[in-house]
Amino acid sequence: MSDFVLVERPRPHVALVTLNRPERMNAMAFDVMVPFRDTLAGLSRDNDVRVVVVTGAGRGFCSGADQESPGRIPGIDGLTVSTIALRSMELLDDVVRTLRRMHQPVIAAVNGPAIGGGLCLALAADIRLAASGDAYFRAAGINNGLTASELGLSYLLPRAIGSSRAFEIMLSGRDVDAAEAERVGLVSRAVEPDGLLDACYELAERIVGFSRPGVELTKRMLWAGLDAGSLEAHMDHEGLGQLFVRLTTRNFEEATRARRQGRPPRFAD
Ligand SMILES: C/C=C/C(=O)SCCNC(=O)CCNC(=O)[C@H](O)C(C)(C)COP(=O)(O)OP(=O)(O)OC[C@H]1O[C@@H](n2cnc3c(N)ncnc32)[C@H](O)[C@@H]1OP(=O)(O)O
Repeated sequence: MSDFVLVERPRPHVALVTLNRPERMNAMAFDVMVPFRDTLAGLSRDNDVRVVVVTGAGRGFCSGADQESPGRIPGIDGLTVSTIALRSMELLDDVVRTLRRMHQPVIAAVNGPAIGGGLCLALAADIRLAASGDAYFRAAGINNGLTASELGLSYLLPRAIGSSRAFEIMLSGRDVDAAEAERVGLVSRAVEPDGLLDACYELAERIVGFSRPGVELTKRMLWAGLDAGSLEAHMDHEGLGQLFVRLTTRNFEEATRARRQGRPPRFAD
């Protein structure tokens, strides 16, 4: 479908989906995210697939919004800048939604940095395993002069690790390494990088051995239990806040420039 998204079947009934833009640390360019979302939706409908593992090619899991070549989303010709921004946010929200709605359990094999939207992707998976020493997490919207509350993060992170830690991590923009991620429950296990995929497959094979409706309904009920409010409504609120800061400041441009120049960003607003 796209060279940016690879699909393999490493074990019976197990699909491995790899974000494949290693030179950009698998940033969320639209021409990566559209096939990623469509691939996931297709696998969800594939009755032969009982577990999906998601990972990143190369050194990164996913480096969040693409700051170099974000690409274009389909069907935006003739729209205003504000509407294009809205559609962009909706597309990325849709990726999170698609992950959440998959029939099958999704295991994130976090092989390297999961930054900004990349952290959101990991959190939208049902289970997370991380490569010790290589994986780390950052709620990077805040580092970019935006909000860290995007793509469900302010909904998903407190539910995963509790509100005290979520507030601290989202407001500090600091890195959380794999060891800490395991300790605070952001991932269920940190494993040696070489054994990461095998650990995911081992877990997947266990799940494949159980009743399909038993597994699907357990997943659904776990999420239903966590959904005290509604993720849909929450993402709408988050998206509006993020768009407001994105469109009314030049902070993201400054953060991109600063990263290219290897200096800390200076936000005017
Ligand atoms: C709605 C969603 C919003 C968000 O997601 S906001 C978050 C936006 N993302 C970020 O702020 C992350 C920015 N990137 C970084 O902080 C670092 O990078 C990493 C932690 C991901 C990795 O650091 P290191 O291991 O030192 O690698 P490297 O040399 O910085 O990056 C390798 C190559 O990957 C490109 N790259 C990294 N992140 C992005 C990105 N987000 N968009 C586009 N390209 C990216 C770089 O430029 C470089 O490329 P070259 O080798 O050509 O210099």
